[in-house]
Amino acid sequence: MAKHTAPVKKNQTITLTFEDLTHEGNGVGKVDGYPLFVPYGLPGEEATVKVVKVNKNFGFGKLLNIKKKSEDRVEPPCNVFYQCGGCQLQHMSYDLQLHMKQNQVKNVMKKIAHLEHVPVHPTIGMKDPWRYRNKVQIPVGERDGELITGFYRMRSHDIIDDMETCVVQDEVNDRSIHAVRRIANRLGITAYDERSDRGVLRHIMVRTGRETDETMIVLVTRTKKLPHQDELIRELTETFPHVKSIVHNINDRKTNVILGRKTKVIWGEEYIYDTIGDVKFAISAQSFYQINPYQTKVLYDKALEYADIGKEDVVIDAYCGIGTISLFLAQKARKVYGIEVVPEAISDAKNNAKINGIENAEFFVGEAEKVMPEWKEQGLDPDVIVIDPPRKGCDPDFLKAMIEMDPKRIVYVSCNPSTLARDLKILEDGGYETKEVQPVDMFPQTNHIEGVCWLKKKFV
Ligand SMILES: C[S@@+](CC[C@H](N)C(=O)[O-])C[C@H]1O[C@@H](n2cnc3c(N)ncnc32)[C@H](O)[C@@H]1O
Repeated sequence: MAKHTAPVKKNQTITLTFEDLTHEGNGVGKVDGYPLFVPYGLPGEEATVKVVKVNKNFGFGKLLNIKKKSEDRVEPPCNVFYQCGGCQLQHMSYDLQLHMKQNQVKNVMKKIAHLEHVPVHPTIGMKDPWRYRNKVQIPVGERDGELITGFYRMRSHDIIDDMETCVVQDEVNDRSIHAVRRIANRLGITAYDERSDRGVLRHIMVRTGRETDETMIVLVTRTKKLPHQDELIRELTETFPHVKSIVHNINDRKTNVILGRKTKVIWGEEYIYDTIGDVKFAISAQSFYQINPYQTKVLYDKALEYADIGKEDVVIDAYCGIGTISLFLAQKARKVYGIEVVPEAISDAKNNAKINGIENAEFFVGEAEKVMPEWKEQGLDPDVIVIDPPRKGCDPDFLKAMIEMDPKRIVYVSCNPSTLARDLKILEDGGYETKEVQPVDMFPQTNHIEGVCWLKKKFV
């Protein structure tokens, strides 16, 4: 049998024309039908590329020089974009980013779910797709005896210290990081060193309530004691009147996990607050809370429209986290049942229901795939089920129980189009019809795709 070999060799320099984009945002060009994936290449561009990896069916290249530029190529505003890796798409016009995300959803709907006839709407983007993140966690290091802060260089634990600002971050978070670094430097607080497992300050985390302007600063140390704690607090609160909470987190393990198990509020409140629409949320250092509250509102409004809830309806919100969607649903429904595996998230959900005076939402801790069949056995009969699973999608036992519960409508919020498409196929076989999908850009400048999908029971 003839042996197939790739038409290119490692380290070869070639001219390539990009035809498409991968779901990660890499350019795709072909040599005699053999695809090469090249970071930062854009469709329509012709470029000089160095082949860096050759597999049997595809290879990878490095962009050396662009001979013909796409109109969608823009200058990345971040000075460390090509080193950082936190964002992948700053070199691409925002229109192309939105188009690419819509296309990715269309592709999986066709290839995985075989539902090419289902409308996938244009991605809903942001008017201003910058500075949307309300939370930053930044590593602290040392260079020439001075503290430095910055994200890690791509695929390393080497801090990029010439990072002036993070352009997708709330400016308040940026300024808070700089202030902590400046003050800690002056007080002689040392940075944690991963290799020797010595030193003090590991990470600085800042969270800001977009609507309330309240800020929480979390200082993560290896040591039980935060050196110069009182001076640090005094200077930080004088510099930033909007700081409502300063928290000390102790992480004494040799680990990549940022937060340790022990958290103490060392100044101010335990919680900061934020609102999405007319629902108020209490956020602690450890709480999960949506990173982009503007687009969360857009996504949940769409979910609510698809759920089309009447005041007599009973609704299940599965994988409910801190109950963000549940509390919106509860304002319209007779009763909402939320299920989530993380106990702390459920305690936040209950607290948030209380803060908002919502009495018709009940929250339970458990694995959705185990609890749903139990609820079915107990005769729970929901009119609508809303689901927002993690990237791996839903467990088959969960999908089976959901189909058996026979709701009129299902709304599927997804952060992974491939698992969404896989699960839709099962729901279609179980008697549901996928009506439409709406991608929403929750993370501009990155390759993350979020979408909400509306399903209806067939023949009702
Ligand atoms: C995409 S998030 C949904 C967040 C939620 N809608 C919110 O805004 O707070 C997915 C959630 O599913 C939870 N989860 C993961 N596996 C689960 C399981 N088997 N059963 C129930 N919840 C699960 C995660 O802890 C996480 O909170």
